[in-house]
Amino acid sequence: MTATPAPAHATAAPHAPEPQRSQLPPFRTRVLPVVALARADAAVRLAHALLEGGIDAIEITLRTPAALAAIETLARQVPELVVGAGTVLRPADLVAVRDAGARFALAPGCTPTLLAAAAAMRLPFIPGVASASEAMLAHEAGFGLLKCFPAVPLGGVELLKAWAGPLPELRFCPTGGIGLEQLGAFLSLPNVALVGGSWITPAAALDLGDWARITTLARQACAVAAAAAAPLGTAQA
Ligand SMILES: O=C(O)C(=O)C[C@H](O)[C@H](O)COP(=O)(O)O
Repeated sequence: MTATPAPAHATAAPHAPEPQRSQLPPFRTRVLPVVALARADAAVRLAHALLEGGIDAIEITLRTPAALAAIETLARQVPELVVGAGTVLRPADLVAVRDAGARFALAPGCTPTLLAAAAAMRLPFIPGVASASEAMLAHEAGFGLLKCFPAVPLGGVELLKAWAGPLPELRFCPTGGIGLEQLGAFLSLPNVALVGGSWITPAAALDLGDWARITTLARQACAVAAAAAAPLGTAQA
């Protein structure tokens, strides 16, 4: 059989019994920039810099007071960028980010309370997991796309390869400690749907408003992602 490259689309595999609760809105990129924005008024410039570099999704972390305003601004003013909310720790955060216009949410971990609240909401949710047991709990709660965090300190590519055997129906978004150098190796894994990280939006570039640098970093990441299409019939829809 001739292997054709899988489309560069982040949604998890159609052949797996994919729980709907993690089903992301459609976007092209398999690289998710993770951003802590100090100022909401930088959000639109940042969004255009990423789009120009080929990235059409973002994770705005709830680590700064500006985060909700930035999500709201992007949802309203740059609908072509799919805006997700990260560092969602409590059920109230889920409600706040949904009301601000986030199209999906992610967490660095998962608690039974957060899983139950997310399961009861329509907002697609990617819980964070750091062990097979946590992945099994999240799957039991209906989530099939999980954030492996912090991916590199936990074992990186080797960890995800090890999980692929016993947990074949799960897909992951490894995040934490990943840079351009490791991106291709992660994206080539059949159980990796997309990769998150802050390396595309360095704090120094954000502070300086160096949008050209961010566009360059986004382009580099997209080039690596395009070259690292997973084997046919594996990770992507
Ligand atoms: O805030 C969250 O919700 C997180 O899960 C943590 C972030 O995703 C990582 O801090 C990004 O990791 P780096 O690419 O190593 O900077």
